Amino acid sequence: MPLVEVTLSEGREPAAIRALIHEVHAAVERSLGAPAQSIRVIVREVPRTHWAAGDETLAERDSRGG
Ligand SMILES: O=C(O)C/C=C/C(=O)C(=O)O
Repeated sequence: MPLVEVTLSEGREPAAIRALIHEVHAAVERSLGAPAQSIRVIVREVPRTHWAAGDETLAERDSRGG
């Protein structure tokens, strides 16, 4: 059972996330030949206040216009 997990920061439109799921599913099906019903795609969204790069959260980066 192939399982692909994608971690994103919060803020994308639901339709964009749904499109991502579709594309990841299709890539796994095509590349591995896995049966469609066996494929799992999990998208996790992390609040931008809970994701830091270089000790600056993405929310802080947003605030300073970075
Ligand atoms: O685009 C996202 O969902 C996550 C972005 C992360 C960064 O920009 C970073 O880690 O620097």
